Amino acid sequence: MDLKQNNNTAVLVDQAPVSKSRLAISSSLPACSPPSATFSSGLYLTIPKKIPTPSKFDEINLGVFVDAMKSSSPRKNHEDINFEDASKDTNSAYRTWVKKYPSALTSFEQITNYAKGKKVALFLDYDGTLSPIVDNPDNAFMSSAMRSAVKDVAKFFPAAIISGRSRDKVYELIGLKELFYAGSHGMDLACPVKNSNSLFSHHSCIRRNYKQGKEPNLFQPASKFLPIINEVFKCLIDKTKDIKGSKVENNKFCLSVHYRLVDEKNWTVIAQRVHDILKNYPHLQLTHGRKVLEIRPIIDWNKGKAVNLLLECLGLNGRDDVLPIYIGDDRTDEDAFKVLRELNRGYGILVSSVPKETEAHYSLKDPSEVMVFLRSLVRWKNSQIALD
Ligand SMILES: O=P(O)(O)OC[C@H]1O[C@H](O[C@H]2O[C@H](CO)[C@@H](O)[C@H](O)[C@H]2O)[C@H](O)[C@@H](O)[C@@H]1O
Repeated sequence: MDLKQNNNTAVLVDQAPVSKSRLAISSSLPACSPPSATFSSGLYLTIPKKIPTPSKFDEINLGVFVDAMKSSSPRKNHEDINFEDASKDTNSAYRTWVKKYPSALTSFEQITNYAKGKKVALFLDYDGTLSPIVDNPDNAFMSSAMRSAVKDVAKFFPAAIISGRSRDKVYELIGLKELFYAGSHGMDLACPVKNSNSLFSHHSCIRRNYKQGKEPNLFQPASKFLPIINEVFKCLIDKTKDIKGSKVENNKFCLSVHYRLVDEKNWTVIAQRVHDILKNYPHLQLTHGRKVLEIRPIIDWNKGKAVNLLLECLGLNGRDDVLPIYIGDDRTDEDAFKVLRELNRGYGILVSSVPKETEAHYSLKDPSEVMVFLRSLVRWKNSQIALD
């Protein structure tokens, strides 16, 4: 992520997924074991033509990469810098930015005017959207007030969670049977059985018992990568165990390498170790999240595609009387915002208290504003029902 000037507004710009060519750092560490999985050319697999070799240019990019790590989860008042002037600049930049991405609360009437007579479908990210960002990912609990707001909203609107976490983990954290769940950035998606469609005849779709007691279709386009993901997980654990504060999380079809609690002077080390492992796995790619490096298969699937598939499963796709609303805070949520914008359908709402370049239409500052927005939707729906 870079800080750049855009229309006189300083915005944070997420960089493209960090391909191997952009982060090829000279290797000092062998991979735990050579890549073991091979893949037939499947529908969703894109295999890079060749594995790039490290070059001087790539070495320079280590600095760029570490800079991106530094700015990947900025704090509202730039506490890291702690200059009063920086804070003033940030506030004025935010005021300019929010004119372009108005608050979904102050624009609530505009949103609901457009929603009148339409079926609203809600898509929610978890970390940073329903739960505040905390140092330890294991402690990212949503408040009971938020849980009840989500439960209430799901009584009126079809609602789905689309998270980078594993589907089981995010279900455990939220614990609401009223929702649909997609984990691993949409690569593990449970859909209702009733609206099976052609996509579900694909081999990526399996049926099995799900915790909710129903038997939804499971769409898992990255299932072939499971062995390789588990192999890399073990390898990452081993190669980062001496880096104090680092944490590797297995999200089933993707992995997270957290560095929020790692001393900044060791960020180069963690970047290098991760790269040294990944350069042996050309089917995996690396992206930046909020103080986290995310590793996932190179397949043509993301949260945006998951939104489309869920809409299809729910029989809501391609309908003018449907208004999808997606709320998220992260780079991976941009894929969903983009889908809504490209289809000219629905609203993306970015949760951010700092200016960021985004494809969203509206903004909310933090999870507490998300909760107010959800509660307002319930009140609005009740008022509509009373009018009918
Ligand atoms: O798509 P999401 O539901 O937003 O998941 C994205 C990642 O979220 C989690 O990490 C982030 O939140 C943690 C808890 O607040 C924080 O400690 C971490 O720094 C953030 O990056 C989760 O742990 C990751 O696995 C998800 O990929």
